[in-house]
Amino acid sequence: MASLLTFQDVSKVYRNGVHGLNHVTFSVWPGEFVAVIGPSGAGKSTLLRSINRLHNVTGGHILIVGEDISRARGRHLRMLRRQIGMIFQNYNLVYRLSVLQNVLHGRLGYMSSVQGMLGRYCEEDKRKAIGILREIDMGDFLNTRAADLSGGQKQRVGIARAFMQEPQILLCDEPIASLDPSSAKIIMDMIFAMASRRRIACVVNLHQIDVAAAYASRIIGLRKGKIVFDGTPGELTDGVIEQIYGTAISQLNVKERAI
Ligand SMILES: Nc1ncnc2c1ncn2[C@@H]1O[C@H](COP(=O)(O)OP(=O)(O)OP(=O)(O)O)[C@@H](O)[C@H]1O
Repeated sequence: MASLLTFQDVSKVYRNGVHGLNHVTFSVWPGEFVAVIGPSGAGKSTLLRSINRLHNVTGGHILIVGEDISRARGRHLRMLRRQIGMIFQNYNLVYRLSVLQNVLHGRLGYMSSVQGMLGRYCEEDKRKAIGILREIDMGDFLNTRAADLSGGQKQRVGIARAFMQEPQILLCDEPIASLDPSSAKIIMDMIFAMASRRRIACVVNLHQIDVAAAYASRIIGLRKGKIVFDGTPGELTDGVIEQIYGTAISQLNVKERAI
């Protein structure tokens, strides 16, 4: 079985000299649900955003289904990006557009720029979008403006858009950080169920250790841009948590300990 995502000795040094990532190596396999945890500034966002080239890395290689996205350009980059869905903390929706139109944006990577600008989606895409919106209980909101939704509903639209893209790997950058605890649980349950059903691998940045342990099949702990732990939730002992966060468990704030 081939890996879906591979980091080979990846480093990212920002212009100010800060090391966002420092010689990071790991692979993600089909069906895995990987949570990335670590203290503020550990490099979680840098790691996730390097994968789809929202950031360019300064060393090493990132492979998507065996192809080097860190060096890809033009059409090749566009083709590799189709394999990578993304869910953002702040949803990244187009608020003046409807729920359905936002979800259809998941197909933009498959269309010519003219088709995309004119919003010319085929009937099959529309049927698919409606199906996914029903799957996440948003079938009654197809024509609602995204601006008029609650935070939890906005994130459901973000999820639907990501799955509409039919990626092989899904990146979630703090997907529940802006939500109240009950919406956060619904969103995590949905991401987990939809990804499992489709066997899409997920890499999810999380601040909450408990949430990471509850959903992930594997946890990567980052500290100062380096991987200091890569194992199962069962292996995440108090000692390991203290090593990742560099502080005693009792000193971690409530946000980091629980949803
Ligand atoms: N554009 C940038 N320019 C310079 N330094 C940056 C930039 N973005 C991030 N950094 C630095 O890189 C390091 C890693 O930041 P990153 O945002 O990836 O951490 P994080 O683990 O996602 O943090 P948080 O949990 O607070 O979101 C930090 O020291 C940060 O200050």
